[in-house]
Amino acid sequence: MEGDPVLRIGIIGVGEIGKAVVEGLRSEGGASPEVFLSPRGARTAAELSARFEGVQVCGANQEVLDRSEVVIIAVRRQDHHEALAGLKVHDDKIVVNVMAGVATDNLRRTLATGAPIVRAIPLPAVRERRSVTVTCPSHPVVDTLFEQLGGALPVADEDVFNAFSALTGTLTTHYAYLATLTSWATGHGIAPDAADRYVRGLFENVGRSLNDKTRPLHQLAADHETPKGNNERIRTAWFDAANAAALKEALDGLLSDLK
Ligand SMILES: NC(=O)C1=CN([C@@H]2O[C@H](COP(=O)(O)OP(=O)(O)OC[C@H]3O[C@@H](n4cnc5c(N)ncnc54)[C@H](OP(=O)(O)O)[C@@H]3O)[C@@H](O)[C@H]2O)C=CC1
Repeated sequence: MEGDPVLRIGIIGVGEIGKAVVEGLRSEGGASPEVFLSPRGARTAAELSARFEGVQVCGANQEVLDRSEVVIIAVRRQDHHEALAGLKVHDDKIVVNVMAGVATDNLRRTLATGAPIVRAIPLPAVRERRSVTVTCPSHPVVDTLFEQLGGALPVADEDVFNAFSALTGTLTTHYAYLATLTSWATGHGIAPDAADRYVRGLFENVGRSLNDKTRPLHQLAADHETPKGNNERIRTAWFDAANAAALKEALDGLLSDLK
């Protein structure tokens, strides 16, 4: 029945995100479907199948499809033609496309199928069932699957979905920002260990404050800032209008490539 937990799930492309999905499915609690993995990404696939009961490596991508109700396609965008060309996808399957920048129409042409195709953005934290996954369009079976992995956020419009996808492109910039702070600190006589520990601690607290959903983001910023104080000084000196505009321009550029 629609919305029921999936019993057999296939993954074509067992890399970072494919592995995170398997680990999330196998972490404690809830229903645990049988999992069928593609042969490529052989080392990761073998490791997962040795680690978890009910996780098997198939001999070919077609076998993954044939044995599954829901198939997650998680190869890199540039590999998807080679990975998918010639596969037969019956209309009773459900295809979940997690590849950034591969539109549903494009994938439907490649797969030549009438099966439902749902785009999704699972992030590595699905392995701890702590990531909200954007899906497009909403599908009861797929949304139930991602609910199990930390939450589903279905959107109807693929352009809106792409804007969410662009947002996920900002994560490593955030880590690089923290690394820059640390390196600045070590240049000013702070021992690397102390700089690392202190910067992590500062931003772990920022992360925790984000859990307070009663305060909008601009309010959180204002609440952490003394008028004419140090935070206001750095924010206005560095994250000024030009910097904010440059960030939005980079996001616009990414978004147009994702379409
Ligand atoms: N990493 C992330 O946080 C996120 C990634 N995504 C998307 O997920 C997709 C995968 O990303 P990620 O997991 O990081 O990438 P990885 O490079 O870690 O994994 C891709 C996997 O695809 C395998 N592969 C390549 N060709 C084939 C083929 N012909 N048949 C089957 N498998 C094949 C690779 O195998 P081999 O090692 O043998 O080459 C590899 O294991 C991308 O399209 C990305 O946009 C989406 C959301 C988040």
